Amino acid sequence: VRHPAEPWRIKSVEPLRLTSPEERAAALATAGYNVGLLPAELVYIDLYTDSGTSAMSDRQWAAVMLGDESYAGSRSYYRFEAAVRDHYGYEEVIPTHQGRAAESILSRCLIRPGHHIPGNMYFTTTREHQELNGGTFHDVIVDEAHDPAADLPFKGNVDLTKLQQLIDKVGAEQIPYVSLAATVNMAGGQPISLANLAEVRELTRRHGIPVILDAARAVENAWFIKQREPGWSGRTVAEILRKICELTDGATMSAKKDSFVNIGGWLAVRDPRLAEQARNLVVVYEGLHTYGGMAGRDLEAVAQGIEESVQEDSIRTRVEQVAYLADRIAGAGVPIVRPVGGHAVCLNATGFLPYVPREQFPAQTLTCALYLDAGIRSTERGAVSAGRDPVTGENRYPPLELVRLTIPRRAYTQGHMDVVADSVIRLYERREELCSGVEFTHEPSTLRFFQSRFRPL
Ligand SMILES: Cc1ncc(COP(=O)(O)O)c(/C=N/[C@@H](Cc2ccccc2)C(=O)O)c1O
Repeated sequence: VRHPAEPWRIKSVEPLRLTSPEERAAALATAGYNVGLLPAELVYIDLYTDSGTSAMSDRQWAAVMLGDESYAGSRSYYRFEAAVRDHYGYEEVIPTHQGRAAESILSRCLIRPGHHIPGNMYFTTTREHQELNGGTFHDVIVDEAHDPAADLPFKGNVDLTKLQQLIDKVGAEQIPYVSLAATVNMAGGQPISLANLAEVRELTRRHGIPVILDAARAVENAWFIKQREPGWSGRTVAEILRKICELTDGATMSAKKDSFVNIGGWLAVRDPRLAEQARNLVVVYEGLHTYGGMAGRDLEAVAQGIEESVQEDSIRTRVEQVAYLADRIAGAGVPIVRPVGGHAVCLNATGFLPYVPREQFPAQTLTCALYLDAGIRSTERGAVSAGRDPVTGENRYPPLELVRLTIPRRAYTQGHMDVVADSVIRLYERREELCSGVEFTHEPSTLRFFQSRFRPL
């Protein structure tokens, strides 16, 4: 796989520094063996997240200068609203400062204690807000999504039998909405097909259950539909994105992903009554409903970012850079999640470190080894992220124990991808030496992944 030639050239750069092994060892110990607690200054290649870490374009920076900071009804709000309406197709557009704020407001509007929310695999903040409002999340994704080696084109698909069984079990009136992610982050950035989305839409319509999309990486999902789903190769990404949204009743959006911005998000729905309920909560938690926790300049950057995100060369080269990294890593025999997702290469940590028992958190252990080896920050997407069962308090050990190499958009070059590939391959060749893991020294009760601290065993 060749590294794509990007449809842009670099106009501004930010210096990076490679620390020494001694510096990194000291920094990691200070950070409690949690790379998320490292100062960014001590990270060389930061693959912690694609959220808010992308490079904005010159047109986005120019738009920032045009930000209208009027408190109510700013020009920038109307430009933001028009961009969401044009490309995602929802009428009622409500700004929030980022995705989890939209998830919080949606959950507060729709979920009551005792409710059940089916979805295609969990996402940490999405499930957290569903649970905080008394709901129970039920995973109705196809079984193959939990198998890192299952190389299927749409592992983000819903298993309609699982969905129907939940409806039969709890009753449609106990299901406020079906929560669908495009793409499915925790499965490795796996897309849902339009055919499956249409079947979910049809099934839920029969029971009067709304479908709410998590659109964070829906442009990447649209790209995969164009590449993999029969009948769509001739359509533009923009047309396919509209089609995805048409099959849903609303969406939460972290614009920090597809739309390239450093901060921003929105909640969009079709139902004006739900929209007014959400706007009332936005005023309480985010700021007036025409800025929702963003400055006017942020609203402008999101609007411009949406326009850029659906350009064919932009999304193609974004996904192809990830494929390049995956190809180099897999070519050396390293076990990764198949097929490769849109935003990340996911290492199968149980396959990579077979001698580290699940109770010693192999994925967490591998993120530490990658940082020590080459100053690369990656993301634990395994038992630490999965947290504890809210009822039993026991650790959840999901089948997927992954280390996510999450690629920011328009930020790193082929040289950086090669440094990452070389480091992963070097570690894989030494994997027999990595035979003990880590244990908690500090474990927060909520979303422990971000603030946990560990010590090596
Ligand atoms: C599918 C989906 N839906 C909603 C949100 C929330 O959106 P927001 O509140 O962050 O804007 C996210 C955030 N995803 C970040 C979070 C993260 C994880 C580990 C390290 C750093 C950051 C990530 O997976 O990288 C998401 O992926």
